[in-house]
Amino acid sequence: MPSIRAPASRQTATLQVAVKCRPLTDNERRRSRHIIQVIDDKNVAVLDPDISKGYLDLIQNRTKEKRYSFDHVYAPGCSNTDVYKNISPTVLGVVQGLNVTVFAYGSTGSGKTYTMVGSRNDPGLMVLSFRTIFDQIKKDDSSDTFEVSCSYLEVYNEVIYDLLEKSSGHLELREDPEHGIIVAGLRRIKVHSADKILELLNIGNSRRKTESTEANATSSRSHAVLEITVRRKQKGKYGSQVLRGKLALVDLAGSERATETNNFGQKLRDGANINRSLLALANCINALGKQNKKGLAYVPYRNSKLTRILKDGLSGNSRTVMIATISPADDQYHHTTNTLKYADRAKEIKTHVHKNIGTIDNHVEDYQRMIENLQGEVSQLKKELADKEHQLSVKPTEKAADNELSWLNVLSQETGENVQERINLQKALFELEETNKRNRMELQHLDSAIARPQVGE
Ligand SMILES: Nc1ncnc2c1ncn2[C@@H]1O[C@H](COP(=O)(O)OP(=O)(O)OP(=O)(O)O)[C@@H](O)[C@H]1O
Repeated sequence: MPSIRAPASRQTATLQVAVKCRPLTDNERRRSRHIIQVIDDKNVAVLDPDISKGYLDLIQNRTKEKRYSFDHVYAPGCSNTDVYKNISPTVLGVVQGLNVTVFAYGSTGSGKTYTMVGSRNDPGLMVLSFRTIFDQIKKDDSSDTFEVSCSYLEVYNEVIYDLLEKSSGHLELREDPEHGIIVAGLRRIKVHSADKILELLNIGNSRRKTESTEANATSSRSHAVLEITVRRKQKGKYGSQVLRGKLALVDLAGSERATETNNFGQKLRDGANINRSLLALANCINALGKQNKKGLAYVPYRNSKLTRILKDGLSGNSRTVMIATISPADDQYHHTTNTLKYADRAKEIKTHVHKNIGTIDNHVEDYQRMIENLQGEVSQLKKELADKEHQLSVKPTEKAADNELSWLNVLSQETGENVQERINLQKALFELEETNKRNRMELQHLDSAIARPQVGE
């Protein structure tokens, strides 16, 4: 059975982080001040939104001005093509059997969809990527054959839907030793031209959940993932091998503050769900940043569907680009510095890249690697669970001396959070142990299949 295996040549790659500042919108031009100063193509400053500060504040360093450095910084005049020029070599790795992830991260209305999807005059990174992939395939003068396929999904209120199916049901995530996290039942359509993907992208976008909010007239209420897979069949002296590259292009829904949006009912609930999964993503970015600075730290991928889908892109086998989008308006200061804080941490994240080479072999190595990873996760979760239980049992006695009502409130809230977290951990543990059990059975199966004498031997 063909299997995609990791060859010995693994490379460590650092997450590429770029910041893109959009222009002020017509509305903002009337009421807001521009507080983003792009110093050069790698450095950006966010000016203090409070212009009343005087000379004394400045020399006493009481200004809220902040400076950051990134791999690339794009000023409001830059087009999506300018951004794409710097990521195109990474994206084209997909034709050589590499996995690539590009995701836009930023608050609502900061320009994520504009960057990923774009407009007719300024096509976004999704459109530019698949155009260059097909150009590259056309230019290839080897005898290799290529097969390109595409899928498009959205995560809305923690439920996964297929954007290429007219009335898609709820889809589930599964862990697969060969392909990592997969979405069971997701439609994957074979495509022969960039125009066909554009057509599918437009169909998918018309099905995507968007709403008009106070912050953005067409605000995306779901996270969307467009995945393009390139299978490259190479015929060599010793038979054929298959390279399988995967490009994931992600347009996240925007984080927002309920107080700023005036949302209520379903919109408010959507917002809370969006924030929850983005918080889960931010927590993973934090943990991964810490992991690379200080050694091992548990990365809570299982806290949301979004983070499970992005797991490979954040730490596994993928070259990854994060485009942090920001608005230049002074009333967005809080959002902007928050986005830049996470983008700054993401610079620490490392991934481990290798070509996906399919050989006529068995799955044993894939399963063994997966079991090792899951076992690591199980013992980390057990430790966290024990810590939480310990915290729960000591808190009441520690705080018994304090009789104030406010303490009771704090305690009941903390206990509630703690219990919820324990439930989540227990669920994750149970799920992991089930997956582990299934993998062991599969491994035994494979072992006995290998042990059986082959026909003709
Ligand atoms: N580079 C740009 N040039 C011109 N207009 C832009 C640019 N980037 C964003 N805009 C405009 O800003 C507005 C908000 O952009 P967009 O919808 O892409 O934000 P978003 O981050 O995807 O928001 P949400 O998270 O709410 O979906 C839109 O009107 C869009 O056309």
